[in-house]
Amino acid sequence: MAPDSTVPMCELGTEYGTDKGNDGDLSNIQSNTLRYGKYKFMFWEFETPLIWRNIIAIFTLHILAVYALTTYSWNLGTVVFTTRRGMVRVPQSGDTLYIVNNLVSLTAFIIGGITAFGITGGVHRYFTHRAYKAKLPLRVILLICYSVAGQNSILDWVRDHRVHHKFTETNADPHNAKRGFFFAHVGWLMMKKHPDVIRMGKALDCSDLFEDPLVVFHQKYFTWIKLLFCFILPTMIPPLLWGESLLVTIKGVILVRYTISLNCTWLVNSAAHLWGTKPYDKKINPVENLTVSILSGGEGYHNYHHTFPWDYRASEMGSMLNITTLWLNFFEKNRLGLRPEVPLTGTGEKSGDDARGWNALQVGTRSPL
Ligand SMILES: CCCCCCCCCCCCCCCCCC(=O)SCCNC(=O)CCNC(=O)[C@H](O)C(C)(C)COP(=O)(O)OP(=O)(O)OC[C@H]1O[C@@H](n2cnc3c(N)ncnc32)[C@H](O)[C@@H]1OP(=O)(O)O
Repeated sequence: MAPDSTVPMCELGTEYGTDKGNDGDLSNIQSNTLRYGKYKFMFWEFETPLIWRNIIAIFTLHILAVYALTTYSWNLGTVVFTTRRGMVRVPQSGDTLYIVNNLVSLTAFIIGGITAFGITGGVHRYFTHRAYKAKLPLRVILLICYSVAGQNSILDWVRDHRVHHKFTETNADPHNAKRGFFFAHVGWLMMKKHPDVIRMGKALDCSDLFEDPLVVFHQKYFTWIKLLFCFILPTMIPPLLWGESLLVTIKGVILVRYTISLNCTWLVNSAAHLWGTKPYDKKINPVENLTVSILSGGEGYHNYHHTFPWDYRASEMGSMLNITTLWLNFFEKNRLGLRPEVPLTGTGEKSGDDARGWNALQVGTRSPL
């Protein structure tokens, strides 16, 4: 379908994914009486074919992850060091240190961290919102880290997320949280999208993506890149490095790590749109949710993020929980190719539900670091 010329475009070089949105032609996108396809799901007021392949895959993954979790010794002492006699204590000089088993847990944890950075610092803050500038080496790092996450192609992810910001909580929002926790969390991946998502998505200007050779490369070789970085390489590390069994590796590094990282990502769409406070703008659904911030590497300050989507920090405060911002600051300080731009311009209007939002809006343009 041709883009609707009445819809304002998200202009190149400006605020990608800005929440100044919801200013498009909303008159048509609120219709919710669509009927098509053989399989219908009516609970969320619109009918759409279910995608059984995805339903089966997602349920199977979660069942296998529960099996892996319950049959595998998740020794959280992984990062604890012991003396030769097995005593766990703060290391002292002269101690011989051993890592308590198991290195697979540690590997899964590290890969989870890489994943988190790839999603938050890469496909979210960089590719979607263009909240900072990155030179080629950093962009390659971001692409690789994101590929470890095993999610959609960068192009699909970014387009869905831009249309989500522009039309939050309408039929054009792929994971409209007004349809409840389950739909916003994972249900939207189990059925065909509302046609308004596609119509309004095609009207967004995503030319920066088509002009980015890395994004085009990722789109072209998406399946192979996903298989290699999310599944094959992580499965090879423990057996090759210390002779770990394949079964233990697959349980820890693939099933549990992948399932947890997907759910931590999905929580930003679900919990961080439903439960929390609204210091910056009480008129929008996204909220500040500390638990989600911890689990997602700093993406739970969602009322702030939807108010200031172009801020590379995705939050005003809480930088100790905002691991991604710490990493981005690290890259900046070490001149590894990052040049954040934080035009944090407030409107001066108090629209949040406590004083904190007022402070942020008063600040005006501020230094990024
Ligand atoms: C530990 C770390 C934590 C980090 C947290 C970080 C948080 C960051 C911030 C929060 C954001 C969270 C985002 C979450 C994203 C999760 C993604 C996954 O989980 S991935 C997990 C693995 N993935 C999965 O499980 C599901 C993979 N996806 C699917 O299977 C399907 O997309 C579907 C079944 C969901 C919908 O199917 P259907 O409705 O048929 O739609 P189709 O797609 O088939 O496209 C059909 C046509 O429409 C077109 N189009 C589509 N969208 C748009 C748009 N927005 N605009 C414009 N156009 C659009 C499309 O181009 C195509 O056109 P054409 O080529 O024909 O011309």
